[in-house]
Amino acid sequence: MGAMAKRETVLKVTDLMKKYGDHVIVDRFNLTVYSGEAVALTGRNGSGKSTVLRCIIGADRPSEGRVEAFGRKVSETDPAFRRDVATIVDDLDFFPDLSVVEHLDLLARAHGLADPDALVDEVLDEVQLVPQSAQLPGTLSSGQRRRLALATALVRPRKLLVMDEPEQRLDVEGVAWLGARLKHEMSKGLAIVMASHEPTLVNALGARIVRLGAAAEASESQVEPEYEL
Ligand SMILES: Nc1ncnc2c1ncn2[C@@H]1O[C@H](COP(=O)(O)OP(=O)(O)OP(=O)(O)O)[C@@H](O)[C@H]1O
Repeated sequence: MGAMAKRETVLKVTDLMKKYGDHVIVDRFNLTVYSGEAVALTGRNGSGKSTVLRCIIGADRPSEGRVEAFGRKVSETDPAFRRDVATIVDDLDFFPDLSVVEHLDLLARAHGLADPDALVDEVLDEVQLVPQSAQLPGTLSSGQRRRLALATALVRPRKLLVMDEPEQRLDVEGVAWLGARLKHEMSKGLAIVMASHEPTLVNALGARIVRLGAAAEASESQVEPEYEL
């Protein structure tokens, strides 16, 4: 048996309720996520997956309830939160005038990594964007833009990774790579919360499935987390 990272509570969502106007989108949603595990939010279009993810990363505020990461209320302006939590929720927000490699460089430096150049090269190679490293985001294919979005989460520290449909537009090899890459990081303690419509990555990670939109969320808190390393 390899050394197992100590389990800690990474994320705790308590009675999250979100409404827009009078329309209740998410009703009393509870979720606890431990280090080393992956949770996949599933459910139909419009069931509230992205809404929950936005509340988790502090980009949206719950109407009621609490979201805590590492024992603190989430806040996207909290430097500690931003150091620990990497997000891939939208891959359209690139600087139009910064190349692929410049995006990664900027992020690695902003997060104060010791040897940004080596890490950026390594990640570029992993996401197979070496030939595109000097291109601007607007000239990339949609799958390549997705790979750049994934790369932005890999050139920085992270204890919790929050992703909205990460397998979107990735080719078969890309999904397989992502699954193996993340599974390896989970064995070292990374926690993952993602929205997904697609079973390949969910299965590759052995993710715990939490279904939104049905009465499922009310009983979720009673479900024992499963660990599989
Ligand atoms: N700012 C907003 N104002 C009003 N309604 C909103 C707002 N944001 C989201 N909604 C509504 O909330 C519901 C949940 O949206 P959300 O994007 O969370 O769903 P989802 O489960 O991620 O869907 P999909 O599978 O299509 O990605 C939808 O009906 C959406 O129209």
